[in-house]
Amino acid sequence: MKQLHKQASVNYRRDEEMPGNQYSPKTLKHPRSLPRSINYLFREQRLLFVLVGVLIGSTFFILQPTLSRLGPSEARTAVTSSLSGSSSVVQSSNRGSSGIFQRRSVSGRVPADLGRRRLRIVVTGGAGFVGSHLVDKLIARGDEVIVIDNFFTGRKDNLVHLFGNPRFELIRHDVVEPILLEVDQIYHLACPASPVHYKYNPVKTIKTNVMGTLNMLGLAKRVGARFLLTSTSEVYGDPLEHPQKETYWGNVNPIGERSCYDEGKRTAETLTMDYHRGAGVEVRIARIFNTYGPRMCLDDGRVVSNFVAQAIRKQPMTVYGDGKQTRSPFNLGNPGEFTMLELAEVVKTVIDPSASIEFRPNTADDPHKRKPDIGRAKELLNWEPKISLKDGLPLMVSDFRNRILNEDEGKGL
Ligand SMILES: O=c1ccn([C@@H]2O[C@H](COP(=O)(O)OP(=O)(O)O[C@H]3OC[C@@H](O)[C@H](O)[C@H]3O)[C@@H](O)[C@H]2O)c(=O)[nH]1
Repeated sequence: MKQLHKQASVNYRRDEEMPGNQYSPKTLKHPRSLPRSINYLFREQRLLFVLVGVLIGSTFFILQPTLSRLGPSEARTAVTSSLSGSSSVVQSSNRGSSGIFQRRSVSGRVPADLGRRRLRIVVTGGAGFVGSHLVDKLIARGDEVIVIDNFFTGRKDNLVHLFGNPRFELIRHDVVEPILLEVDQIYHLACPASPVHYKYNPVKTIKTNVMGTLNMLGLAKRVGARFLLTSTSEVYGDPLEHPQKETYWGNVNPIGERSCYDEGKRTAETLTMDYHRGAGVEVRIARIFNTYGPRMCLDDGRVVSNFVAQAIRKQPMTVYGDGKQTRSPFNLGNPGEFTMLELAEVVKTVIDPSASIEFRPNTADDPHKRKPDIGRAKELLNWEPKISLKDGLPLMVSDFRNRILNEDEGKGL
């Protein structure tokens, strides 16, 4: 650097020495000409102008740190409001036992006409059942959303109502490959979530969970984005603690048929926390329990969608094993626990009282019980489920009825 500087100043002097340059101050070479410069400075109040210039310059440098402090505090307000906005899908944050809650100031564009800064958010798996509902929420609150999806289980139909919206973009991309995007937040949902789908190609499932999560965390680190991982209640495996608190470490078979998903998500959680501790990335982890609702794939294979589709199609509801295993299949994690047989009864009441049940052998490593302890979500996020199974099922049933009808008419969605 010094060398460069020297070179530059040498060149400058050479230019000045060029013949014919009337400003060529050969005088610079001769120290005895210094008094002439001082005389020049004192003539026509030039010294006064120099002092005024110095004063303006110092004022700027004194004020500058104060101005730059304003930025992050505005960003903090934006982050807090966006946090409360997304609390319905966030179960646990990293404000955990360690007490660590590192917040990086969010950089980016601040449109002058908005109270809350518009965020640019990428949602991986945004064409899926949960992802597309999240995208709707983010668009509705005014953010810019980029969805990336490989359409393994996601469907364009879930997002078609957003096509043409200038704040929405859709990219066909598999998270197993890196991608570079300038974003403020990353919601990482990409991964098949139904046991039927994730067991279909277990190697691909674990790659998605490990390499996909690494790629997205790498992006978060690179662009300074906040990162949310949607994990699963399956990290608890076949739990020995009931109900399950976030502090429970689980009981998971590492070499079973479900391991690609269970252990894949556990590894994804580990990577998330390592990027937080090691690289200062601001992270959230949500452990989502068995979920149902409109836009689920008709062939999703999870219990609620199976029972609903079967009852609508007048087929027997397939209960695996003895049907005594429990889940709490609402929203993020509803502590209202019931057996599969009890669920079948509710489906009967809502859809068709004459619907029958067919018992089938249960799948390997199927967890016997599952019920979230949501004390932490209640306390930290003021979140709790609002929709009971009896109220929630009809919302899904009308969506399924329409699509099954279209499918029967050869217009399968
Ligand atoms: O047709 C069916 C389908 C499933 N079942 C039973 O219903 C229970 C629930 O099974 P599901 O296939 O719906 O899914 P699971 O609850 O095992 O896991 C799911 O929930 C947690 C999510 O995070 C995961 O993405 C998802 O894997 C199991 O005991 C299963 O054996 C039936 O009895 N009949």
